[in-house]
Amino acid sequence: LPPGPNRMPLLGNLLDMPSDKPWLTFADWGKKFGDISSAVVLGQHIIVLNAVKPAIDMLDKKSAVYSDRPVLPMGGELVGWKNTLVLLPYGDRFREYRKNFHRVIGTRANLEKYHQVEEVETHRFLQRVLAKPSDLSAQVRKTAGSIILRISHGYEVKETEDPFVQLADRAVAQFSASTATGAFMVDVMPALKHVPDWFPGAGFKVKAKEWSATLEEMVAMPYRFVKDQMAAGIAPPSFTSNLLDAKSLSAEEEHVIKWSAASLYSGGADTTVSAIYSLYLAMQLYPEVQRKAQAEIDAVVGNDRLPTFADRESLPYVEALAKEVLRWNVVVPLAVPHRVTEDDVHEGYLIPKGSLIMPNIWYMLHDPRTYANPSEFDPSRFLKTEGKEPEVDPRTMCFGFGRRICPGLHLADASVFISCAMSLAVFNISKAVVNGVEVTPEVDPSSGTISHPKPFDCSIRPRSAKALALVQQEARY
Ligand code: HEM
Repeated sequence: LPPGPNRMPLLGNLLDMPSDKPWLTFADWGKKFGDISSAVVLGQHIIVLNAVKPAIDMLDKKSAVYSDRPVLPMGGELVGWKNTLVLLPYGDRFREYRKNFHRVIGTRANLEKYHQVEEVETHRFLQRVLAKPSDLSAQVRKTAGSIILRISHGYEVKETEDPFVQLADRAVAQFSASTATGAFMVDVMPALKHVPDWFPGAGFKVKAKEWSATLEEMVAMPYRFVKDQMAAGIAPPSFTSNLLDAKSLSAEEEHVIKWSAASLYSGGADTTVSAIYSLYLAMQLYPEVQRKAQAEIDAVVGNDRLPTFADRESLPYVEALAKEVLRWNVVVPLAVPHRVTEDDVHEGYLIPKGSLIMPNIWYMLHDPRTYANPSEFDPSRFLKTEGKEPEVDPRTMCFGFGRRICPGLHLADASVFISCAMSLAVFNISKAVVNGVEVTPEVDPSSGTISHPKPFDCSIRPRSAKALALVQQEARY
């Protein structure tokens, strides 16, 4: 087995398993034991990868045996996330879901259809932020939800509290909590699944029932919406309506459409949120970076219109800034574990069947062997200058590896770019001032499968009267 911390009889490394920001402990293992390390917890082998090379060599090049997902007793089985793509076992259903994703958002080219959705919804985001800058986090969420719901179900969110967005927010927060590494004992001892609800310590079962009901509703509600709209003949084109349109469906086909649409919607509802929120954190901490990006936007786009995707090629610094957003704040720090379906021998190490592979994406994106001063937010690392090659594009690792690579990566990339460009075109983002004193926010990302910056306050003001007028222009399709 790959090296790792010393094991105790029976328990193995149970007591070594971290629950708070596990990627930091795993990074220490990398320093002590090398890029491939391992642990055993009550018989479950865990293989931690702290470099891109073994991640590609195993998860990509040997993807036929490295593409299953773990059976997660809490999040997957009890709550029910095993029906969504992220925890779906490798097999025929998995391939059907992925085919659906690929058809709609699988390439940069077919994503162009949705550029207008991104631009209009991000413009509306600017309007909401302008109206209530103190609600930044909620506005970021609402925007991610609006974009994804329009694509997945053809649904346009309501300006005030939207039931679909609220439901998705609740469900994805519960996803992150229920699948967090080390959070539930039942994940380590699956037999606990069978203890009765009243049993002391079985509070997790009550929680699982409540979370399962949220998930079911999150799947059923927007699906019902599309069916009703189609029956009334007023459904706009969407992922779901296009697939439902095709023919009469078997129960299996209906399951695949319903749950792959929900996978799209739940995969997109929380992830880009973390990235775009972190843009506002970075901009107040690195005002020089902000000024450089604004100078580039002013020179290329001018002050009479908002940037669009058509400007992307001409905005290399903003493009680099969007990459740095994805590197600096790691949205999915440990990816989602891949499960090995056959014994493998890799670089002389035995990787037993059933092992869980955890690529430490956080460390890969903060590895000083790859990135100079990794904790600094510095977009210029991605620009070629005389005598200096650009550092590695974080998009080659932040979306995971092999057949399980994030199927929303082009959408995520587009959302992050347009949010950077439009926000910096019109806003100055700076530290909040309380009683005349500037407050420096803490950089302290949350634990969980999807990690978010610690909530912060900031000041967001229009850069000029012209910028204000641009934000206030009507944003419509
Ligand atoms: C900044 C934004 C995002 C990041 C950093 C990100 C990252 C990731 C990572 C690391 C994985 C696990 C890959 C692996 O297991 O090797 C993943 C899986 C996934 N992502 Fe994303 N993602 C983002 C946005 C999105 C969006 C916008 C969507 C939906 C439109 C999405 C849908 C999914 C789904 C469904 C999976 C599970 C795929 C599978 O198991 O086959 N993600 N993502």
